[in-house]
Amino acid sequence: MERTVNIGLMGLGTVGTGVVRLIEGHQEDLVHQTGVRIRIARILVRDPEKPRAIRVSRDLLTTDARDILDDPSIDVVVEVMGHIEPTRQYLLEALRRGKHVVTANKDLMALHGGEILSLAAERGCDVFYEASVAGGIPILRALVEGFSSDRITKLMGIVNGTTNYILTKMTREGADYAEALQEAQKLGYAEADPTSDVDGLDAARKMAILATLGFRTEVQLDEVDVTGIRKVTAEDIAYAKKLGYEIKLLGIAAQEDGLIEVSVEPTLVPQRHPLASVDGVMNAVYVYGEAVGETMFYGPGAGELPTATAVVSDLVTVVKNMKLGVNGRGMVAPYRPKALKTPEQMVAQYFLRLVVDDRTGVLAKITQLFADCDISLSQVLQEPFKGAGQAEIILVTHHATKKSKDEALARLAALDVVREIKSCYRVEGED
Ligand SMILES: NC(=O)C1=CN([C@@H]2O[C@H](COP(=O)(O)OP(=O)(O)OC[C@H]3O[C@@H](n4cnc5c(N)ncnc54)[C@H](OP(=O)(O)O)[C@@H]3O)[C@@H](O)[C@H]2O)C=CC1
Ligand SMILES: N[C@@H](CC=O)C(=O)O
Ligand code: NA
Repeated sequence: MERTVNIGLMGLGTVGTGVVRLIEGHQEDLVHQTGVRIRIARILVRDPEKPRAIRVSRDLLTTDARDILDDPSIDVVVEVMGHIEPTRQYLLEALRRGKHVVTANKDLMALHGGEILSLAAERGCDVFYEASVAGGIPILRALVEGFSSDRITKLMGIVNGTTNYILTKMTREGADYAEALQEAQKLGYAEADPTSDVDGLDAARKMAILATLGFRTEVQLDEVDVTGIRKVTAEDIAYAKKLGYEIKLLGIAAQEDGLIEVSVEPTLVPQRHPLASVDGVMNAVYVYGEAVGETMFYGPGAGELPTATAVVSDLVTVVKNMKLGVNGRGMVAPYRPKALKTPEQMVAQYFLRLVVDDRTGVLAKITQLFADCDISLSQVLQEPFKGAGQAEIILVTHHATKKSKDEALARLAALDVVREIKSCYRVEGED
């Protein structure tokens, strides 16, 4: 008879439910692949009386993490409960007791990944966290294994399903922001506190993890420059469309000779670019390697079953490692030195939307201001504005440094003919 591996599941919400469904529904496939039967021995929840989307024996449910941590028959802790504390303490305790860990928790891994991974290495335990970035896309595995022979120079992607769902609904259906957010929550895409989705923090956590693994250097969360989607308006989307772009919340990480920049911000991408057609909850990550060139990974970034596939596949790897007796040996700690790029070293294209006085010489003044800041313009559009005697000017720049762009914004704000700077976004993906 095959051996049984017992797991302690922490969390039975959207992802936890998918994990139970996959382990139960795919048990025979899992046994064939691993030679081991995976058994859910205990499930930690907050409220055991809550109605659940699946039937689980009441005896399996507990509100006491000790029932998992103190049980020597439990080999692996699968954490899909979220939050930083007490989750961090639970996982550290699990590792101290020699239990392997699979987690979907990017908040925790982005902030305390170093601590968790070094304890795991010390204890000879596995820690896998594929579900934490881009849900069902096996992107962490690709970075760590698939590109181990290459040097990655840039990672660019849509890594938050909730905001991509909202922006898609606003772009394609003219939907209202709040309504689209509510739908994403109902579908189980959003975080418990959806402000971390809409303010870009969830994507920033994922970009810190991607950049750390991709560039093999430790990238801290506070090194990611973050702007969310709250200020993106229907007008921004309409003007972007008019100029041939879509607005996406893009994570961008780039490195050149140890100089890195990582950001998350609403970004215009040309409609012909593959990222422009990544809609709804789908995620996509572009990986540029010195040797491989350009590759793109695409798939569902959130939701019950897609996310659960990543969790259960990690579990399969842990079980295979247990059989081979090689747990904790495959991890490579980040080792490359790095420095952050300065604003003089960061170069991008920008889209700006201004409300100006509609009178002779205004456009000339504005284009002169950009020339004075050493920024050349790629597109200029003037449209009537609803206020009498005012016009809107929409500009797309050629590549310019962030420093020049900031200087242009400061000078525009001080210019007598400029009434308001409505928006300024980065533009990516032009040839
Ligand atoms: N939803 C998604 O699409 C994705 C989620 N993730 C990550 O997966 C994790 C789980 O997300 P999701 O399933 O959406 O979250 P849910 O809010 O749907 O579920 C959380 C579960 O954890 C339990 N729980 C939470 N806090 C505690 C606690 N202190 N003690 C005991 N039980 C607790 C809850 O219990 P109870 O049911 O009793 O309330 C619930 O079962 C998060 O880290 C999230 O970031 C990653 C990728 C995609
Ligand atoms: N809230 C997240 C869930 C997956 O990580 C998202 O919307 O992408
Ligand atoms: Na993933």
